[in-house]
Amino acid sequence: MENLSQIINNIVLPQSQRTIGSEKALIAANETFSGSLNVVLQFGFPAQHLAQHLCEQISSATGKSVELDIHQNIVAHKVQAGVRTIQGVKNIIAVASGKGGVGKSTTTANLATALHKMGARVGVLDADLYGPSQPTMLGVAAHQPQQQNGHFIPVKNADGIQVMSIGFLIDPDQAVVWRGPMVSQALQQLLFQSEWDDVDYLFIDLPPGTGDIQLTLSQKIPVTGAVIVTTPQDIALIDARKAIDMFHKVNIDIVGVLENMSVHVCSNCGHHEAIFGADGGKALAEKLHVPLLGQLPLSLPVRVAMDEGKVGDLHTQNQAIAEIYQQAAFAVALAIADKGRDFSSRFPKIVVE
Ligand SMILES: Nc1ncnc2c1ncn2[C@@H]1O[C@H](COP(=O)(O)OP(=O)(O)OP(=O)(O)O)[C@@H](O)[C@H]1O
Repeated sequence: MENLSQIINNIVLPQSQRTIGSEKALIAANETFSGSLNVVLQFGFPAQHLAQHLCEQISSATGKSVELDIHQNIVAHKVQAGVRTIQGVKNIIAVASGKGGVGKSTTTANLATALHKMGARVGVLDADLYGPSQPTMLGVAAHQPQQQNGHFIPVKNADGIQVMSIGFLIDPDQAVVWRGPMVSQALQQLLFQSEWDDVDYLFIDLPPGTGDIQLTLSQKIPVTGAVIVTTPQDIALIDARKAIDMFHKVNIDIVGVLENMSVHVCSNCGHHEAIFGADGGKALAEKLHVPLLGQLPLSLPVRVAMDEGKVGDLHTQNQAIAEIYQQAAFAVALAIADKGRDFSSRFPKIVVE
């Protein structure tokens, strides 16, 4: 058995330097009467998408046919000092961009969908006051959250992603008259007074920019990590850098940069054209020593799926796009799994009067 464990522990997870052993993932490996192997693994991140690969690897390393069960135990990880985590939510991931229109909301909806498909319980909070688009992108625009005992019940989309949006509370046409403190309060209400149902990862789609609203939110909301979205264009990169600086200022880790609209691929001839410049997000990530999560092309199916609220279908029907988002989402989950655990919710809140 020890030998068998060693063989399984040495198997490397795709897209990482990690092994089953380094993740202490092996729970059981038993030979059945028929001579096949029954293997149980448990990871601290969602890993259902690795099932086929791991099954094949274990089978070829042991020479046996394999039945594989993958479990996950996703826990709450550290947030900024002095901010408590939220009931029903283990890890909050802020998605931010310096500049507007670079694809922050698109990235949020797709990372959420990818993590859900990998087996995680996922929520999305749309905090983009001036253009709340998550209800549309996630296909719940015609819904309203129910209220129960003064709490909101997040709307579930077709995949089961829990969605709350500032757009459910206010008319975006009125948003221009909203000031920072009002937005901050509305957002905290959405976050703290919603009945999140055992969410492993809650994505917050922040408004673009690095003004007072973003800063206040980064100080009041328990954020495990931030994803920065940018196009490769210089003007977007300058603003993305400001967003990274802002998160550093409030001690929130950047889990990575996603470069969106990296390249345009002509649907007629397949020619690649770097409309917004080449590799700008990649260079920014290298310069600031933050991981590059991926480079997503400017893609017609992405735009159509977002407009039609069919992000789940995009992932089942467009393998190439789904893979880029899956790899980015997996990198986010791994970065979060590497952070220390959060125990703040185990201690009573001490109020000095
Ligand atoms: N990779 C892509 N390929 C094609 N269209 C895209 C891509 N990324 C985003 N889009 C489209 O570009 C538009 C802007 O994207 P999105 O709303 O995600 O940006 P944003 O950064 O959240 O904007 P803002 O926060 O300023 O409202 C949307 O119509 C979206 O569908």
